Amino acid sequence: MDLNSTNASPVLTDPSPLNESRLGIHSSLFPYSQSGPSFSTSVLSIPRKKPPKLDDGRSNSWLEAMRSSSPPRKKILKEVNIDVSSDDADVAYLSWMIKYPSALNCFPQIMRQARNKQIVIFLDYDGTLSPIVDDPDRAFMSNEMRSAVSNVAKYFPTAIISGRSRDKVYELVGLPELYYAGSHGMDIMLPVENTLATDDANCIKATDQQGKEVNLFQPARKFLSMIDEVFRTLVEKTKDIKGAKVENHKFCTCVHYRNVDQKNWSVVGEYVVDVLKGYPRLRLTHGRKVLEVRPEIDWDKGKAVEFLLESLGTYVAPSYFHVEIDWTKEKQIRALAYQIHVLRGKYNGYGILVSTIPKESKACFSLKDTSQVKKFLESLAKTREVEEDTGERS
Ligand SMILES: O=P(O)(O)OC[C@H]1O[C@H](O[C@H]2O[C@H](CO)[C@@H](O)[C@H](O)[C@H]2O)[C@H](O)[C@@H](O)[C@@H]1O
Repeated sequence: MDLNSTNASPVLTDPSPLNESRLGIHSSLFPYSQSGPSFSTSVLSIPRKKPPKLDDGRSNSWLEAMRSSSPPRKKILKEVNIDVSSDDADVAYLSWMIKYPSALNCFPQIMRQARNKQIVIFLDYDGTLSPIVDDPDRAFMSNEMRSAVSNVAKYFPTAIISGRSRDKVYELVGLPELYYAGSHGMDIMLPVENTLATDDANCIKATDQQGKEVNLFQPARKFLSMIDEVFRTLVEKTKDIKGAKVENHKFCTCVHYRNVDQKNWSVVGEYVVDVLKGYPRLRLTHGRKVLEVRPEIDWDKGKAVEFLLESLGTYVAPSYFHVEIDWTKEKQIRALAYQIHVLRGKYNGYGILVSTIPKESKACFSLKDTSQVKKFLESLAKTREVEEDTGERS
């Protein structure tokens, strides 16, 4: 497989000239060859229009961005000129998987590559451990998923890195044996013995849900009252918009418009943009039918991954898997930074995108949905259990 060829993209063109280094793995890991299965070229070459930035000052740019956030499956397939029959959808997905192979299909190769390394698992919550649902307060993970996560954590350090507040995501996951980073990585809880940066002004002492002493690393501490103020203003502003929901994630806040009538999306966007005019140190990003307001600091989920790897003492020979639903925008930039580390031999990381639809990404592998995430976690735990039983690894 020619990893440098941008023509290999099944749906969207990746402008990166560094595909192999972007993937951070040897091409032999890939199950398909360039001369392998052939797919319709109309599927292969039409790039999807990039959603405009929310905060670029152009009128209505935020509305366009809101519309293109999580477009329905049918719309995406139309954009790449595919008649929307389920067979075609499957072909589109399969061709996309040439570039983003299934982490399940590649599992043996992935494990070979990670041999003799300390595997660390980073998991997103929404859309990764729990399916996307209309009501964010009802995004529960199944007991089967909980036990898969708990089981994998017996063998590998496992962290949840979510856009939600740390407390909320802990409440939803409920596994004390994991590490948690909330507010898009801006709120990290660590055991005292693992914290490297104790003299950092952003690091404070606290107790966890079990009353154990821990350290909190909170690089956006000084934004706490500003975020709270913005949260309250947004609640007030949007209170008459049916379906709008504002969440306070402590170091960031967000406005959901999934349940707002589409004709009112512009009003939601206008209100948020308007409120933010008074806060030049905050920025606006968008996720799945959600506008997210966060501090303009050089910190994100990617930085949190690096921070955790180093703090947990896995710095020397880690191999990490970061399973995430949204490898987009700034997360892509950070993902690219991971690959630079990989080239330097520092980390051996695999970004895994969870998506049911073809999507441009900086991830290395894909999983289709939460049930495949569960299978992947079960396979990881099973492999290590067998290795321990057979004495291959003590
Ligand atoms: O970084 P993440 O952990 O993926 O957080 C992103 C947002 O996730 C949640 O919203 C998303 O899931 C909801 C429940 O399925 C869904 O209703 C919503 O439309 C999605 O955007 C969470 O509620 C947000 O606060 C996070 O920003």
